[in-house]
Amino acid sequence: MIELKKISAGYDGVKRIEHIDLCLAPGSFTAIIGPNGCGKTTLLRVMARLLPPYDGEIKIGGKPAAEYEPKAFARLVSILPQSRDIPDITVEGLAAHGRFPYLGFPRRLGPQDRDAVERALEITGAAAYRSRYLRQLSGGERQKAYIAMIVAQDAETVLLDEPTTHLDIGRRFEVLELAHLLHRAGKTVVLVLHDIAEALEWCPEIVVMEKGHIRAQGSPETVFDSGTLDQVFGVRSQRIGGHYFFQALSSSSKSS
Ligand SMILES: Nc1ncnc2c1ncn2[C@@H]1O[C@H](COP(=O)(O)OP(=O)(O)OP(=O)(O)O)[C@@H](O)[C@H]1O
Repeated sequence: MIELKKISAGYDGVKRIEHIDLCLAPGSFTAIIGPNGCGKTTLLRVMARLLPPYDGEIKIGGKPAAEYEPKAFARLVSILPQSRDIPDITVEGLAAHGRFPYLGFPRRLGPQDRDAVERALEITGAAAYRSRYLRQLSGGERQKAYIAMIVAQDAETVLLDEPTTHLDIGRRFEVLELAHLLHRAGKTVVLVLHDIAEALEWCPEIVVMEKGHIRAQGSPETVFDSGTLDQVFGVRSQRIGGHYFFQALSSSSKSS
């Protein structure tokens, strides 16, 4: 269980998220959506302990997140950041990095770690190009290599920041399937997504952010029926069958 109470955080003393109360139940699967710049990444970074909050508290398993030593924390929470370096490393080497929280010094993989890396490479499909360097891969292939690292890390909670952005529709579905696979394996999964329809159709829990605050949260149906999405994104929405459609408001309908 991850609990955030009255969290505010930001950069250079400027609050970019405020009054955030959020509870992620073990095994839940949540999409965080909201317009550009509303604070989704900031919230994820706070949860991953990459950004210390100005106020409020975060508890994991009932204990303040700050009290976990780094390796123990990395076994509890993993994050796939939105922007990443491209280290001079092979796919297999990257996946092995996922095991570092389990290793002592010197970092030498044991049989259990090697099994975890193999499984991660197979599950993600990255095994097909395991010996290639990250710089030699397409964006989609590289994304799967990073997800292989996250799978190998085997943390209880997995935070994925815009894992589908820049991918074609087939690759997007593959990444979402992988997120579901982690969920079925009992992980708590949180994704930041830009495609609202994708979020509503794939994720049973939705958190809508606007201007640093949580505006709505609940099931896709509850959030959709509340009309919040139209207001927050400035769109007109429709649900047909189990599918959601969004249309830009024309300037005339905006002013009416
Ligand atoms: N490193 C930083 N230093 C200063 N300000 C930042 C930094 N990172 C983000 N911000 C600001 O914080 C606010 C929230 O940014 P954040 O990246 O959390 O939004 P987001 O909802 O994830 O946006 P997007 O959908 O565009 O990725 C924005 O106004 C942004 O300009």
